[in-house]
Amino acid sequence: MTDPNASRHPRTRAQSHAKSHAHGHAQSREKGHASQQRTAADPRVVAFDILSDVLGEDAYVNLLTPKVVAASGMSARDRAFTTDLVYGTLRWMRLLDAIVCAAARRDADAIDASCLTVLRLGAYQALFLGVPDHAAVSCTVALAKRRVGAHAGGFVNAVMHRIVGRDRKEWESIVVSRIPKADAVQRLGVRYSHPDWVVRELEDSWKASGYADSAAYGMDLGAMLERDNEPPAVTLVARPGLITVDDLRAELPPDAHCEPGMWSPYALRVRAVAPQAVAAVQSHRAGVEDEGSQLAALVLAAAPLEPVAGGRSIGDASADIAENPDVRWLDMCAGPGGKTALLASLAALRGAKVTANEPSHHRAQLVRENVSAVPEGIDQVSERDGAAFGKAMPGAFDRVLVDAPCSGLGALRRRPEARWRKQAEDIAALTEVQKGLLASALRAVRPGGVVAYVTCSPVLDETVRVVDAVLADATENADVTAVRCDARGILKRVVRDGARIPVPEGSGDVQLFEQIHDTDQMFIAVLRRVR
Ligand SMILES: C[S@@+](CC[C@H](N)C(=O)[O-])C[C@H]1O[C@@H](n2cnc3c(N)ncnc32)[C@H](O)[C@@H]1O
Repeated sequence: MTDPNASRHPRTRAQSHAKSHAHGHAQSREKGHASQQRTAADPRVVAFDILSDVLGEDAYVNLLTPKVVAASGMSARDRAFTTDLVYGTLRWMRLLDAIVCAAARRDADAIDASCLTVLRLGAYQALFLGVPDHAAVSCTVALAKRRVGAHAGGFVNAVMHRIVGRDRKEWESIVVSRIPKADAVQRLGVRYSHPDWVVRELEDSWKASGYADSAAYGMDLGAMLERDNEPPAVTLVARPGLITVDDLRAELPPDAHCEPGMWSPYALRVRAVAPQAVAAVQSHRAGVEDEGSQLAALVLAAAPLEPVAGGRSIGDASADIAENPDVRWLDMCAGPGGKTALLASLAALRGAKVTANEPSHHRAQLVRENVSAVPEGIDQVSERDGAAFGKAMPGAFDRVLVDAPCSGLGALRRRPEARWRKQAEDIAALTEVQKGLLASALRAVRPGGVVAYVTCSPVLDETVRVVDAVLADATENADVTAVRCDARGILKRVVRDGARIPVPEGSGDVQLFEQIHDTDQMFIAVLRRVR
């Protein structure tokens, strides 16, 4: 049997899936509009259609799912069930594929792509959601007949009967035991449903981060991978100066579950709340923002500046500002604007203004919406290539945030499909962009000013190695010199009163981990331009 788990597998499957899915749609369209209306209300059919678009047409699950589910006319319970089916199946896809292949006694490539997705959904229901065996089998067979064709019923029925004959733990042992013991990475990758290269990247990042040296944090890569498969808490941010955490809490429905954030003084973690229905979120006085993202903005805003040695010497744009100004902030990669809105509300309280930049017009529009409640904290929203700022506006800013485009592998809880979509070879192109943006930021900031380089990825090539490379370049560069600041020390000072955020001994960059901080795996480095 070929490995159904090879890391390139999902993309290959996705491509073939697209064809098969298009065929499925054509078939259902032939049945006419009335039947579409009826099928749209079945959670399994809706989940199948969403998965087909995500896997076959590169749709974003977090954008597509709420839209399709809201338009389906389903009950709240069915909407929640559908969302769980979609996210859970995507998260656990590698393990599900291994189980389906073992039960089907054939390779994934030998199973029709639509049939495979039907079986993934069936296996997820039976083994992860506890749907009773008979319901899991009969609903999966019905789905196969509707979306694949009557001919698929017999095969799906046989495979599903084999799947429900064992529980999840038994299947896990069976499929993992078929992988040689020496291949620990593949074993973890299958058990916790991650591509092998992602397992390796996460392990390397963990080892390099410094936590592994502390007795308090044993190396448990399995625990880290498992966290990627758990739905994250919804975290709100009460934007300072616009609303307090207490007032935000008062705007939530009376039966809402909520608790203060673990780290950010502006965070409120909520459950059983539809954030878009909250008045403060609608008016952008509050927003949905992971605590790791909030901390990145807070670290930039709190990083100490130093006076310009000998007065300003570069860039006309800032020549008239006092010796240690703190009034012009740049958010170089701003879309959709979560961090911008927090920075702008802090800036407004301190008499500063943020220039927000986002080259994608659609995302720049989202930034404009997000900052609409705090116009006094915003200078402008521009749509340029961030790499151009260094030359166009040298030394113009006191603080710069580079929240760089990245692989997003630090937010797998939120974007389960990213692990199947990104490939190891995509990283090199990203790091070139990241280095260009950071180098540009170091030119755009004034001497004595600070740059926060942030990624929602723990991959070393996108994090410390980008900073190392750019610092080495800047040191060689005659007119720009920068040093690394103690981002860990700044982080400890910005967390809410009484919170002791775990960071490794010593000074340096911050790498947050889901299993330690319960945030996205955010990387934060702070650099100060010396001259
Ligand atoms: C990680 S996201 C930023 C998230 C945002 N800071 C927030 O908190 O909502 C990275 C952004 O960088 C933008 N981007 C991509 N290439 C860029 C470039 N050359 N210059 C500036 N921004 C870029 C992407 O469009 C994307 O919106």
